[in-house]
Amino acid sequence: MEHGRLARRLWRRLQHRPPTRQDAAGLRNILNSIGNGVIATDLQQRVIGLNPGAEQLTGFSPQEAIGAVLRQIFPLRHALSGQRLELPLAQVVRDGAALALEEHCQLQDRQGRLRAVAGTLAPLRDADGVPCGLVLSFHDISDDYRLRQQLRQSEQRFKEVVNSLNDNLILLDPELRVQLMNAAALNSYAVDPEHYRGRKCHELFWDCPDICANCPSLRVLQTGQPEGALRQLPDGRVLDRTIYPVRDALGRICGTAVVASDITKRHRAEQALEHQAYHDQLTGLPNRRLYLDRLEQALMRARRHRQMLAVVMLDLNRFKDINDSLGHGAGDALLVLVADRLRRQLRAEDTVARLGGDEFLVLLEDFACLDDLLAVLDKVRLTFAAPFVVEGHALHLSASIGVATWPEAGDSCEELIKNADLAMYRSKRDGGQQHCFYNEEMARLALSRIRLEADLRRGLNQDELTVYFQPKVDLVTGALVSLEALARWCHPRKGMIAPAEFIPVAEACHLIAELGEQVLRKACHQVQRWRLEGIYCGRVAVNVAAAQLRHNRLCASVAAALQESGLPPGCLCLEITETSLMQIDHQVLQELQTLRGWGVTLAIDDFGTGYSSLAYLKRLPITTLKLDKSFVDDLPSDDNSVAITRAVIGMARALGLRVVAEGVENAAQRDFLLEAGATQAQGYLWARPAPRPDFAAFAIHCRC
Ligand SMILES: Nc1nc2c(ncn2[C@@H]2O[C@H](COP(=O)(O)O[C@H]3[C@@H](O)[C@H](n4cnc5c(=O)[nH]c(N)nc54)O[C@@H]3COP(=O)(O)O)[C@@H](O)[C@H]2O)c(=O)[nH]1
Repeated sequence: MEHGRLARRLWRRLQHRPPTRQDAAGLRNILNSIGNGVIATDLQQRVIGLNPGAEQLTGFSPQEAIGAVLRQIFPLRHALSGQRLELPLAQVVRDGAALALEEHCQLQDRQGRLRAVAGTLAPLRDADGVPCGLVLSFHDISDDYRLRQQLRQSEQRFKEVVNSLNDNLILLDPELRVQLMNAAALNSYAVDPEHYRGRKCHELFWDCPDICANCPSLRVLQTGQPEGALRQLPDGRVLDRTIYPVRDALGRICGTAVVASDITKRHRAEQALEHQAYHDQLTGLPNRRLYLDRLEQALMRARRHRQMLAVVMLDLNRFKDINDSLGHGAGDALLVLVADRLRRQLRAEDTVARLGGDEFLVLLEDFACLDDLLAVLDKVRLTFAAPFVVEGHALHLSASIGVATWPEAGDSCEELIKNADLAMYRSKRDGGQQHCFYNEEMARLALSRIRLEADLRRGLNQDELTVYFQPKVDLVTGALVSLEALARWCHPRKGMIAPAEFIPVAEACHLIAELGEQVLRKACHQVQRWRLEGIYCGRVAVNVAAAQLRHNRLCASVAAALQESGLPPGCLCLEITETSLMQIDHQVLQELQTLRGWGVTLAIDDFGTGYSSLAYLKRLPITTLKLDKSFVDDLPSDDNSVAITRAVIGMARALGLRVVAEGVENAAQRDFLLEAGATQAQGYLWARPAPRPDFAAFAIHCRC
C-alpha cells in the first residue's frame, strides 16, 4: 500500500480517539521509515512537522522547516513552462477533500535542484473531525517522468513522420479495428481524426467490402507474410497497396499495417513505356517484339489444335523513291495511312505489325483452307488499290508480299519470319505485284547468295574484278564519243558473273564502295594506257553507287585514281543514278561541285525512273542525262515511252544538258531518238561491253 495512504489512514484512526504515546510512536516510526515525503501544516500553512523523506526531498531540516510557510520549503515549478505553481491549499481546506498534485510538477529543493514530484494534498482534522491543517504526501518521480517525457517525444516524432508521408498508413488490430490512420489516409477516406479509433475498418473505408471479401489483412494475420496488390479505383487512380504484419515485443503478430501509395502517375508512365516497348511509335502498330510474342502464342495454339497459320511480310515498292522525292515527313504520313488501311482491312484478331522502314508483318490464324488464306491475301493487296493522298499528292503504291505458312515453311518464329522475308524478296524480284509463297527453292537461293557474298569478299581482295567498256556513240555519225566502264567478276570456279547478279549482293553486304573504287582505278588506268597508245576513247564514264556518295570520300578516291593513272580529270565522267542523287545532302553536293570544278563531268544514270523535279536538277552540277533503257525498249511503238522520251529530251535541252539514250538495240529505236533530238546513245546496236572495244570499227570523232 502506498505510504501516503497508510499514513493518512493511521492519522484518521487517531482522530477518532486521543492518541496514546504508543500510537504517536508507531506513527512516527511509520513516517520515518517511508521513502515518501510527508509534511503537515496548520491551517495557516505553517509547517508543523515533516518526516525524513520530506527532509531529504526538500533539503530542509526540521529546525529550518517547522514554522516556515509550506510554499517556502516546497516551491513548485511547471516542468515544461518553468513557471511557478501554487499548491491548491485553499481549495483543499474549503472542500475538505484530498487533491492530487497536477502533472509536470517540479520541486525545487533547498540547493535549487529540480525533481519531478507527484503527491497528494489532504486536509488534516483534529480528534473531533474539525479541519486543523493540511498534510502533503509526495514522492520523487524524476526517472519515471523523464521516461514518460521521452516516450511522449518519441510518439510525437512518430506521429509527425507518419503524417508527413504521402502514402496512406492504417494500423489495424487483429479484429480489424482501426488503431491509427495517418493524415494522408484520413484525407483519402475523409475520416474525422477524432472518431476513428477502435472502429471496424468496413465502417470507415468505402473500398472495404472488397478488402473484406478476400480479407487480405486476415490472411496476413494468419500467414505473417506481407501481401501487395495494385488497386485501380473507380476514379481512375491506381494504388499500390501492401499489407504488412505488425509484431509486438515478443514477435507475436498483433495487427497489420496497410500502406497504400498513389502511383497513378508512375503507373501511367510505366504503361506508356510498355506501350512504347511493344509498339511502333509512328503507326502505333505492334512492333517486332510484340509480333514475336503473338506469333509464339499462335504457334502453340496451332500445334495444339492443328490449325493453320501464316506469316505474311509486306515491303512497299518504291517507297524509298517517294521518301527521297517528297521528303521523310511525307514518307511517314504514307506509312501511317498504309498501317491504318491494313488494320481496317483485316480482322481485329489478325496482328498487323511494323518491323521498321517500309516493312510490315501480318499474322493470320485460324483459317480453314488455302482458299481462305488466298482470300485474305487478296484483301491485303486491295489495301493498295486506291491511291494514298499525302500532302496533296495521289500516290499509287503496291507491296511485295511474301507468305510463310506453318508447318510447311518452318516450325519456329525465326524460321517463319525469315522465310516470309525470302518469299517477299522473291515477290519483289518478280515485279512486286503478286504475293509469293515460301518454298525450298528460295532457301537454296538464299544459301547460294550467302556463298556468293563470301566469294565476292574474297574476290575483291584477290583482284578478281575486271572492267569491260561499252562505247557511247554519236547518233548522227555513229562515231565513238566516250566509253562506259562496267564491272565484271571472273569467278575462279563459276567463270564470268554478270553485274546484275553480284552488284545487288555487293550493295546488300556493304562491299559496293570498295567495288566502285576498284572499278574507278582500273578504268582510269586502262583508258590512260589507250590514250598513251594514241587511241581516242573520249571520256570514260564510271558508275558511282549511293553508298560511295554517303561515304563522303568521293573526291579523295577520284583524286587518287586520276593521280595514279595520269588521266586528265576532263576525261572522266561519273554516272550517278537518279535515285541516289535524290538522297544527297549538302556535303555530297559540295563534293560534286568540287569534282565539277576539276573538270570531271557528271551524268544522271537511269533517268526517268526516279522522281526528281526540275528545280532539283537545276541545283546539281550535272552535264548529261542518261535516258533509262526501260523507255528506250518500247520505242517507237509505245505512246507513253514516246511521250516520256520527247519530254526528257526537251527538258534536257532547256537545261542545257546532253541526253544519252541507253540500251539501243535496233535501228527503229535509233531513228526515233535521232528524230526526237537525242544526240548520243549506247547499246548493242553498236557494241556490247568488252574488255577492249573494237576502236578501229568506230570512225574517230573527237568530242571530248
Ligand atoms: N555501282 C556500279 N554499278 C555497276 C558497275 N558496273 C555495272 N554496274 C551496274 O550493273 C547493272 C548491270 O550492268 P551490265 O550488266 O554491265 O549492263 C550494262 C550494259 O551491258 C547494259 N546494256 C547496254 N546496252 C544494252 C543494250 O542494248 N541491251 C541490253 N539488254 N543491255 C544493254 O546496260 C547496263 C549499263 O547500265 P547503266 O550503268 O545504267 O548505263 C547496271 O545497272 C550497271 O549500272 C559498277 O562498276 N558500279
